[in-house]
Amino acid sequence: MQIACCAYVASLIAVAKADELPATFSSENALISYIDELNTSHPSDPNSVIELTNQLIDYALKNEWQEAYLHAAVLKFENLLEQDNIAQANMLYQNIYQKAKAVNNDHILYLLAVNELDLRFSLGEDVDFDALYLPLIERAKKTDNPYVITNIYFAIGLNQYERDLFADAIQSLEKAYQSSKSVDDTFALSQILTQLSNIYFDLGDFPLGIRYSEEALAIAKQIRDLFSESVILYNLGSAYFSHKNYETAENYLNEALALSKKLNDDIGVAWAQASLADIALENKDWMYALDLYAQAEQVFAMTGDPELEFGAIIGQVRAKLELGAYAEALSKLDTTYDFIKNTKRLRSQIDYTKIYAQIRYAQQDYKHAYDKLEEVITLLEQRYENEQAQDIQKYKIKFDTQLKESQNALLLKENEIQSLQLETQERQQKLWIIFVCLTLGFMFIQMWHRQRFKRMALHDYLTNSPNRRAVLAYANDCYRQAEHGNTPLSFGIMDLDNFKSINDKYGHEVGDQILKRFSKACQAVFNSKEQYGRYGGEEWLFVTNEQNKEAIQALFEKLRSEFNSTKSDTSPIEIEVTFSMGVAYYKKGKDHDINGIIARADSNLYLAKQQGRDRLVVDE
Ligand SMILES: Nc1nc2c(ncn2[C@@H]2O[C@H](COP(=O)(O)OP(=O)(O)OP(=O)(O)O)[C@@H](O)[C@H]2O)c(=O)[nH]1
Repeated sequence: MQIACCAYVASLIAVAKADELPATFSSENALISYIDELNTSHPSDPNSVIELTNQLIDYALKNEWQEAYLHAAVLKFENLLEQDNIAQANMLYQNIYQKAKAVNNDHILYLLAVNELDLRFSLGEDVDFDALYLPLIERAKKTDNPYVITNIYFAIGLNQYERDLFADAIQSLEKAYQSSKSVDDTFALSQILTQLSNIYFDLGDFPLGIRYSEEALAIAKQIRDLFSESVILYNLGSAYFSHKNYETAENYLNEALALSKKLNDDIGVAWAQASLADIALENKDWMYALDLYAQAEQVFAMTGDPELEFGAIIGQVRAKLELGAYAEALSKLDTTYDFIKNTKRLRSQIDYTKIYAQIRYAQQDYKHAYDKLEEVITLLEQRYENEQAQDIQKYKIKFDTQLKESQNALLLKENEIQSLQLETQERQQKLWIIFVCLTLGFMFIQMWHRQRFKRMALHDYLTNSPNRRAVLAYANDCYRQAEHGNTPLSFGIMDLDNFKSINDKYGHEVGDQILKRFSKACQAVFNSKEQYGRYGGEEWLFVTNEQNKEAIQALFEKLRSEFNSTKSDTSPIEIEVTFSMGVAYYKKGKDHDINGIIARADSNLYLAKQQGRDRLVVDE
């Protein structure tokens, strides 16, 4: 049993309403419009369309309307093809082609070209498919008419399918599917889905094949395309038969048979009968099988399809063998002798040789049976090799398709990943920038804090001058240098005079301002070699390399004058304040730390206070 394929569903154009033919047509154009209308109207079965086109052809010829004749003849040709009536279709094709070529009728030649592939293939001719369909592809690319695009890709897809170019066929049919979907051409959709399902059945993808078939069946029912419905029902029956689900197969095939009978579609009836006979053989219902095969054989003989005819005969031979009618079986088998001699189909040769051997064996003619079985083995080996090659091809196609799909999916994923990576990179960059900014900011803050703490640790918070710790550290450094070298070193202590009374009189804030003023003056007077700092409340220590009394006196005077001239930043009142200073020299060998020197300076300060303040007392 085989799926009803291309021969059954040759054309998408050949659809028509089996309406009554109008009595008259006002002009040739009116007739052409009527024929074109048939192409796009609801489909009917090829038989009805052929009947109608015969009348249209007569009408056109009577009126000598050449163009209208060509349109009607093409419609008839397409339906003959669809009916699998190849011999008649071919004759009509030649006739139309010559006439269209003579008048250079491009449209008619195009309609023929779309169907030419199918015709030539059905005739078993060696066809240069590329040469035939490349111009069609060019035409499809140039036009934006979805109906033309559908027709072309459908025709190409079918022919690729016939040549077992499954992957290419799927691609072409999917193009046809897209363009028919764009204009909701339901009739075309049903046909395309039917062919796609056939391909998937052939590729061994039973579930997908069933899905497409069921979709196609639903559409055919919806648009009341009884002919397509019968074909799809037949296909479903065949698919379930191949899957050894005989019960479901029989149901579908009986439905197909009933519909084909209703449509007077003899070929459809014969196909369904032959397939039901196959099931009857499986069910060991030999008589029923015999009857069905015999009916089918008659039709196949008429339509001139020797393969189908042979199939129906072999079926009968098998049934006769099972019934024990060996002589009848053998003479029936003999009727296929010429066909077997000419056919290149290994499958038919094997069927013939095998059943021949079986009959001889049943007749106990073991010699003949043995010889024939040896032939069968050789044929089977050949077929096995061919099928293996075909299987490899099929698996390769499946693999290639899956590979392409996974490559596409991979590409998509890669793109996704790349954009995600880009996003992540951007995000990371942003995070880095934020991180770096935060780190730098943090470091800056840390540094600032450290500086601040350092400052706070070594500076007096009120006057912003070096504090006691800072000036003592400096004093110690200078002392060590002086101890190891010959650098002179002196320490001086300065103290604001009567500061308590100022605080008492003007308040602490004013006192603070005076302290700041004094610090500013020190800052202005002491140079880089000298260091001063707030040693206590209103006491200041300074370190200098000077041990010259006049120089120290000059320093004191300078500071006094600076202090007097320095104005307070904020205090509204300027108060006359003096200070006293006591200075002691470092005496090498005698002083072992800074404490003695500071103590002596403090003593000198005390002396200065004693002597009336606002003065300097230096070591002698
Ligand atoms: N406004 C202000 N006063 C301070 C600060 N530190 C210490 N003093 C004050 O300085 C005064 C020091 O007074 P005393 O030690 O009695 O000496 P004096 O009044 O300066 O008298 P002589 O040193 O003898 O001239 C005290 O009243 C302290 O309160 C300060 O940071 N701000």
